[in-house]
Formats: sequence, C-alpha cells, structure tokens
Amino acid sequence: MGKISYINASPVYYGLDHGLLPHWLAMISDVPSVLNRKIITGQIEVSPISAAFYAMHHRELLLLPDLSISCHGRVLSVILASNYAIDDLEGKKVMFTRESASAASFMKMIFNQRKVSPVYEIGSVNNCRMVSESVDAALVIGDAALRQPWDQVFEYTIDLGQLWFEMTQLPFVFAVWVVRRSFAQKYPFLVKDIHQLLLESKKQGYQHMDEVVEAGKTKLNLERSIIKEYFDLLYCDLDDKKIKAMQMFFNSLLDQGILKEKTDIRFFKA
Ligand SMILES: C=C(O[C@@H]1C=C(C(=O)O)C=C[C@H]1O)C(=O)O
Repeated sequence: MGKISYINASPVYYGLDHGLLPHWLAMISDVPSVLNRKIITGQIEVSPISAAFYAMHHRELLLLPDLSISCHGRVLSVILASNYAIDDLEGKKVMFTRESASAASFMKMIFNQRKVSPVYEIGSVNNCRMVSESVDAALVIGDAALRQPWDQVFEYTIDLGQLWFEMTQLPFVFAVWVVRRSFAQKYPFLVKDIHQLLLESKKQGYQHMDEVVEAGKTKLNLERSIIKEYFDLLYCDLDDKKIKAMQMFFNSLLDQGILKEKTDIRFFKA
C-alpha cells in the first residue's frame, strides 16, 4: 500500500502508524508522482494518488470511498510562487514540481483558459532561493510549499485551492485513494479490509489531532499555529460535493485537451 510522504496525509495514517498496521500489509511512502507511477506498474495495489492521474487511468483503477486530500478554499500547500501575475507570465519560465499531477494539470488548465503560454520546466523545488534565481514562477506542493519562505522570495504566492474556489465556489480534490481494478476483482474481501483499516486509521487520526499537529510541527519545524491552521483547511473525506467538484475538474481538463476522454468515476464496492 502507498502512503504520501507529506504531512497532508498524516491524519489518514495515524492509526496505521500507531499499531493498526497488520503484518501482511507493507507500506511504501513516497511523493505523489512516484505513487502514481507505482500503481500503474503494479508495484503497489492500493494507494493515494493524484486525482488528475486517476482521471488519466480511470479504466484501470477504482476509487476507495470517503478518502481524499481536499480543500474548500485556501490549502496553503499548493501554491504558484511567482514574480508576475498569472496573466503576465506569457513567455516567462515556470517551473513545475516533478511531484505533482493534479496541481500541474490545474495550472496548465488555467494558463490554457487565459491564453497565457509560459515556458514550462520540470524540476526540484526544494530550495526557494535557488528556484527564484532560475525561473519567474514555481508550482510547489506538499511539505516544500509549507516549509520554504516562498512569500519572501517571490512577489506573489497564489494558493491554488483558493483560486479554484473563486472560480467555482467548490472544494478541490487533489488526491484520492485507489485500488487497481484487477486486484479488487481478485481479492474483494482483502480490499474491503484495507479500506476499513484506512477509515479506522483516519478516525483515530482525527481523535488524536493534537498529536498529528505536533508531529507535523516537528517534521517541518514550523509554528504550531500554522500546522493547526493547515489541518483545519484540509479535508480527508470524499462527500458528494467533492465528487461533483472532482467531476467538474475532470470535465474542464477534457475541455482543455489535457485529458483525452471523459472520466467515468467508479468506486470500489465490496
Ligand atoms: C494538498 C496537496 O495535495 C496533493 C497534490 C497532488 C498533486 O498535485 O498531484 C497529489 C497529492 C497531494 O499530496 C499537497 O500536496 O499539498
């Protein structure tokens, strides 16, 4: 099973990290783009992945109910740090983190809609000062977005959760938990157990939110209030409104030619 290595998924894994993990379940922790690749190659069977990547491979995957990494407005950890307003990035260098698919697709969609054509680069965005020396803007997600003082180095920091909310008044689903269809067909009861474990693990995470915040604070070396605010802004469920918002996002990606076919959102049912 996969695990996102950022603090954003830590509420979901709290229980598994504190005794719930059974001996037969191996955990692979990595950044979203690596988990995206590993679920397609079959190196992992169940994992959180980028929602946009699910859309690209929906025929091979099924969603697990009630799990996501989402926001409803600001998210803090998905940002475009830029020295120009979005509409003024024509011909400018924009570096995309290599760890994202959802935020990267969303950003491309925004540039397409606004008829702005930057010069894209893909790279490592772990040091904001170094990044600012080589490009005009950077798309950053996860711990690196929270940890580095992007707002001190770039003129603007645009929160993509907020940007989507201003456009749609809807939540944005960045990550979803999926199972490979072939595995779910073969082992439906095992998948049901893993799904139940994830839900129980998440429940324990929300019951021990103070500890989750403390662990995030220690990992990122930031003030407690910032981490607390971060987890207040993040949602790990997948209710009807989020599903509808996700479908709308996929439809917009299709309209912009970023997706090749309509996504038929399908859930695992035991
Ligand atoms: C909110 C976040 O959501 C994430 C963004 C992802 C993406 O852009 O592909 C994938 C998984 C999530 O980790 C974040 O990374 O901070």
